[in-house]
Amino acid sequence: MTEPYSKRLALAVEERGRLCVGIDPHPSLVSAWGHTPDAAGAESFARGLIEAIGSRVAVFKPQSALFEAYGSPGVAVLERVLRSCREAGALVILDAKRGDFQPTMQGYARAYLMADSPFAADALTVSPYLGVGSLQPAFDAAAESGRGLYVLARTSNPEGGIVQLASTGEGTSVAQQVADDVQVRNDVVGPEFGLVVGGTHDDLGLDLARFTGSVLVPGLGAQGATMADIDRRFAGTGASLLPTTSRQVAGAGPDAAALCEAVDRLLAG
Ligand SMILES: O=C(O)c1cc(=O)[nH]c(=O)n1[C@@H]1O[C@H](COP(=O)(O)O)[C@@H](O)[C@H]1O
Repeated sequence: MTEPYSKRLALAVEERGRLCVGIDPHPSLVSAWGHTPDAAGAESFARGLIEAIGSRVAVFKPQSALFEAYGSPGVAVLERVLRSCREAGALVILDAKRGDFQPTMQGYARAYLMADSPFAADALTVSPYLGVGSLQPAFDAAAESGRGLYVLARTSNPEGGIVQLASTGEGTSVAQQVADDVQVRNDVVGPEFGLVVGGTHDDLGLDLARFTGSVLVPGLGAQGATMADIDRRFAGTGASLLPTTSRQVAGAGPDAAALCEAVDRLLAG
């Protein structure tokens, strides 16, 4: 990768607008598109999305588990889908939410974050709930290869609060501590590391004023949030937002014109 992730993302968003579309081949959705709910069907579904909207969205976000659930053929499809997203000119965030202790995290770094990784994407979602420090091999590999990370801070699901809003004992929420620990890395390497903060909460539970990285915001559409809700909930944070939705766009398919319309409606705000 020639340019750092933050620069490639800024350019893609400037050219195409701030939207990330998830590629989530749920069996029900694959079937609704008229495909068999198996690896071949998942590939047709993903290809349909990429062909229809790959030249107009800034970022795609394939969800790893939803390919893994189809077994090794599904995993091979995921590898090809990552390539196809890039060939369409979009960036790609692999949503795998990885997180483990450091020696194992080195394995995840080899799998996802190096130039010759089989599942190399532009960025990867990671879970900090074994401690942000446990992710250090991923921070190091991403910085070296010009890739980004999105660290889960305040997830969109209602169950997340019990862990993420708990107090660290120093008077801050766990989510705030995660954001601050990620920012420490951004202060060193530049704004390459992002956070995931759901768009579903009226009270975000963390202060993003000092955060310089990208903030991936799930929760649009099927989880109830609108673009207006997201703008209202993040107003005044100064954060650089990347709203993301999966089912709201894919649910409009398989018709290519309908998929484009769904994207355009979201981009119009
Ligand atoms: O990391 C994520 O992408 C993510 C974080 C989060 O807090 N909430 C969340 O919904 N996601 C993912 O974003 C996608 C949301 O899908 P839709 O609800 O269909 O838009 C799913 O693939 C989720 O796994």
